Order: sequence, then C-alpha cells, then structure tokens
Amino acid sequence: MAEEELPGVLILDIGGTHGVLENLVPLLKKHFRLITMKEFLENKKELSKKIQSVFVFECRPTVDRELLESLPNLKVIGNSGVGVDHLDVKMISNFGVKVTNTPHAVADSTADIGMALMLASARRLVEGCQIAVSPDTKCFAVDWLGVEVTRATLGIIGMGSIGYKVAQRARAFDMRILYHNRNRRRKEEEEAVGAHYCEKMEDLLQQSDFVMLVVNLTPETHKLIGKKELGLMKPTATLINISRGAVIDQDALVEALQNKIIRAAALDVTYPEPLPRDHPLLKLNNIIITPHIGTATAQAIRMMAEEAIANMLAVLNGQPIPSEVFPK
Ligand SMILES: O=C(O)[C@H](O)CO
Repeated sequence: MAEEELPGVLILDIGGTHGVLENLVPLLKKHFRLITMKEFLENKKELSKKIQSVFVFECRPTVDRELLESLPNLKVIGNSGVGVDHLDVKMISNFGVKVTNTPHAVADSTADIGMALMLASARRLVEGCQIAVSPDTKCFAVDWLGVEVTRATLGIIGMGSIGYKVAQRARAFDMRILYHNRNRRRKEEEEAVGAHYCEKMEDLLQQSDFVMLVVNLTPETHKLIGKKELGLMKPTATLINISRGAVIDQDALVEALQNKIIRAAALDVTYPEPLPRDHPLLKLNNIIITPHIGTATAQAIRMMAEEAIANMLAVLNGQPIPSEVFPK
C-alpha cells in the first residue's frame, strides 16, 4: 500500500531518548503513515483528519484535551509501556478513543531490573565499583559488608505479570517469597513459584528482608509506602521500587534512610524524574537510583513497539484488542 493510503499515526515527541524512536520508525512505517508532532503542528488542517492513532512512547508524553479535540478521526492511543498513569484514560474514552498498553513486552526486562537493584543494593555494588576505581583505595571488603539475597525473604507488593516474573527469578535464589495483591493468585501459580499470599500488606512489610514495589500507580497506590509502612519494615530491610515514584512518600523515605529506620533503598523510579540535583535522596549513601531503565533494552523496546502496533491495528481493523486499558 502506498504510504499516503496507510492510516496516519501521530508520534508524540519524546525528547532525549538517544535514537530509540528512530529504531522504531521502520517497524511503524510498515503499517502506518508516520506524522511527527512538528509536521502536525505545521500542517494541522490537512493532517488532523488523517490521524487515526497516536503512538505514545513510554510514560513521558501525555495526550491532552486540546490534542484530542483536534483529531476528529482518532480511534486509538497506543501506549508503548504498561503504566498509563500519564494518560487520563477516562477523558480519552469520553472522546470515543481507546487506550492500549504493552504488559507482555515489558515484563522480563522490568523484572530483571528489579533483581539487579536488589542484588546491587544487597552487595553494595555501586560503592564497590567506586572503591575499585578510587586511586587511594585501602578498603577491604570486611569494612563494608553487604547482606545476602540467597535464602532471604522477599515481599512483592503487586503480583501482576512483572511481579510474577520477579518471583520466578527469586525462586532460583532460594528466597522465601511473600506477596500482597488486590487479588490472590491461583493456587497452582502460587505453588509454581513457592509464593505465600499476605492478605495484609503489614504482615509482608514486617517479615521481609527485601520489599519490592511492582504495583500500577493509581489513586489507591499513591504514597502507598509512607512513614507508617516504613516503620513496620525491619531495620535491616531494603525497599526496591520498579513501579512509579509516587507510590512512595519520598519525604518519609528520606527520613527513614537518614534515621536508619530501614537499611537501604534502590529505586528505578522517582518523583519527579529526574530528581532535582539538590534533592535530599541524592545526598544519601544508603540508596541506589537508576533513571527509569526498567525497559531500556533493545529487545524490550522492540517488543513494546510490536505489541503497541498489534493493539493499534486491532482497533483500526475492528478486531479483538490484545491489551486494552479501560477507564476505572
Ligand atoms: O510502564 C512501563 O512499561 C515502563 O515503566 C516504561 O515506561
């Protein structure tokens, strides 16, 4: 089909992603006529009617009312990524537009980063690297002992597809696995990874050596972990966050880390991202922060684009939609 005849997809500007989007262009071009935001703004009159879908890369750009009002033939917003907290799904659906996401593509890489953060924090990997390259290193390993992950207790808060992948990996470390989730998993699924359900999150917090946050950000999970919850954790415990920054009350976390209420934290997500350079979290030495890289692998990015494309095409062709997000 000639490019002109393909359905138009508007690509939202994504900023400094180091050429990621350019790598996705050939994939998208097979099925869509690509229209960048710049092109759209320069030629709104001609292009607005042609755009049937908007491709949102990960969680940065959002879609506002003004944009929706200017796209009369828009049918779907294909989010590349699982979290859709940056999109007002209710407002979008009031325009008769569907929202889709990519839960399958992100699961392995995000679970991997959860494990990487847990191991790095437990074994003080970042400090170790700094000591190794420091010119006057006199430090021996015994001066800065870490803690063991093997056979420790891991509490997973949020047992969706990513949480479950974390449990699968943790099993290989002989970890005792606890989980808390809105809905209990099937017995066979629990048994397959040896996970024990905690109906009360408090029980999980009190018993875990590592607590990993894998929930979606919703009004119910906003600041789910605050002063009270941190106070329930063991002083030797580590908090790992691979979901969204706002799931933690960051002021309470600063206080807990400063006062050694918990041992350490390892965050792939913060609020905001990036943190302002003078943020107190950046001044602590019992924390590791990575810049939201849960899905930053070549394979994950590609799979996310493929899953998003399949979703968008299903909507445009009136077929069953693999991963639709419904307004709550
Ligand atoms: O939501 C996701 O899938 C990741 O955080 C990437 O944005």
